[in-house]
Amino acid sequence: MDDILYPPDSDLDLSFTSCTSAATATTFPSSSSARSSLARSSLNLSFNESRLSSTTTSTSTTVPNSHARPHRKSDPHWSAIKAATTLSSDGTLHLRHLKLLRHLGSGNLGRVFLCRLRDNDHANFALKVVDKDSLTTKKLSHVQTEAQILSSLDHPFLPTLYAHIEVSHYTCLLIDYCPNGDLHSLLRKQPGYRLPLQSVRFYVSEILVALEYLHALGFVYRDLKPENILIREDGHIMLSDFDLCFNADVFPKLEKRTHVRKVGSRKSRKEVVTEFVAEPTTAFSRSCVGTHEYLAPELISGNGHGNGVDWWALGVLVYELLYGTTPFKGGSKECTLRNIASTRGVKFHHVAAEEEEGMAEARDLIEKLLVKDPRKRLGCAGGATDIKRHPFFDGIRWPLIRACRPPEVRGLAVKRSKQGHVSHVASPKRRLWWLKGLHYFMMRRNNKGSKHSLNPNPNYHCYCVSTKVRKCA
Ligand SMILES: Nc1ncnc2c1ncn2[C@@H]1O[C@H](COP(=O)(O)OP(=O)(O)OP(=O)(O)O)[C@@H](O)[C@H]1O
Repeated sequence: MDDILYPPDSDLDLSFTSCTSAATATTFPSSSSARSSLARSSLNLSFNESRLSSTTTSTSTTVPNSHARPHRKSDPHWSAIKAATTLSSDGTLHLRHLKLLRHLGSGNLGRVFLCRLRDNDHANFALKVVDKDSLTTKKLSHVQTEAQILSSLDHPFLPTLYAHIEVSHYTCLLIDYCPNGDLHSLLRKQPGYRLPLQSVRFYVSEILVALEYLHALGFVYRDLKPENILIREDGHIMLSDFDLCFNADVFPKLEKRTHVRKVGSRKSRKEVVTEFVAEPTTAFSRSCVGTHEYLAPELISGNGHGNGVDWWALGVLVYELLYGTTPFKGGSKECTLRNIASTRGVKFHHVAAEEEEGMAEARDLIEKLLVKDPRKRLGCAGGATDIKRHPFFDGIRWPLIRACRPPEVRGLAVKRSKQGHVSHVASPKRRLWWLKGLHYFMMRRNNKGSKHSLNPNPNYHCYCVSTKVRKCA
């Protein structure tokens, strides 16, 4: 077992940081070590080792209210935090309540540690420690952006912020720990650096749902890449790293659209459906941020960009997961950027799995996402709803995706819980019971003539959309 590093009794003594080098030396199998050598770093941030000293001047602690987070309210992590804070003199969480187990990795802004509560060995957390004194004003604003965005999230595929602790010149963010590392490291363990199509479909579906939620809140993510997609203990994904996000206005609306639906093998029928669209289509930023292989052409040109950069990056991601490389990669960074900015369309390398069922649909999806003109790119107008309808995702039951069994992938140790939602919903009897209940509920709502009834709409979240303008870019 690793050495346990106890933060001091008082937050004013940051001696836990002096153990950092020991913790750094501890090997951590999946994400961190592989990532530090292989990962592509974000463009506008240069690596700067966090300097952790022991001078402290002030302390402030915040624990977000668990009741405001319906998805996580019954999570054992919250119960553990609640138990710790109940015993705390001021009812909030402090660094002294935590014990650090090991160093998970370092990013451009800070270091991330695996930690637990002192009196509870059952719940793991990740603690991101940022030394504000070592950062430039620009990077400081990224830390604030990240903390602000984390505090407004409540989604199964995004991190929960359990506590935001400000101690002297340190900002500490306590979030979910993902023991399975990131998709980048997982990809490196696969033959040809490629994942099977079924696994790609699963991961991309979850990422799409996470992006849909972020966009509904007005956040354009701007840093989608395998390194930022962490895998939870149960095999589901968690998007991380929100420091490059920018926030824009979003005006959710219900739109009527006509769809042609296949009925049987030959016939098709036109139907009008009402769909929920919450996409920050008026989002606009000029800052060139992101990771070069994932940059959209409009980001490179510097003429301004919006939500479309995330849908472009989604196309690059699907390509990389299936083909083991990114679509515009050149011999150097400059060459890659030139390829992206050129009028050259996407070319597909030949891979052994080319004839695998679903590859034609995958290629079509990639082509539609990698359209250089953002006005013509899939997703830019109708958001995730348009992308979800692409044949690549046929068979995905969007409302139940969180309950789907994650794929078994080489190098991934997924913990399957007997009581957990995965096996529960996987049982046909229980699923039938659940679907009947859902059907009954929808019928009742429709009978009441509610104007909010969304017939075959694949969206299922009741989004809480911020109307505040908070421009972070
Ligand atoms: N919740 C987590 N669970 C497990 N590992 C994590 C978690 N968060 C971060 N890590 C690991 O810690 C390392 C650094 O984290 P992170 O990328 O968030 O820092 P950062 O300063 O924001 O980096 P960036 O340069 O991407 O902005 C990464 O290797 C990542 O895999």
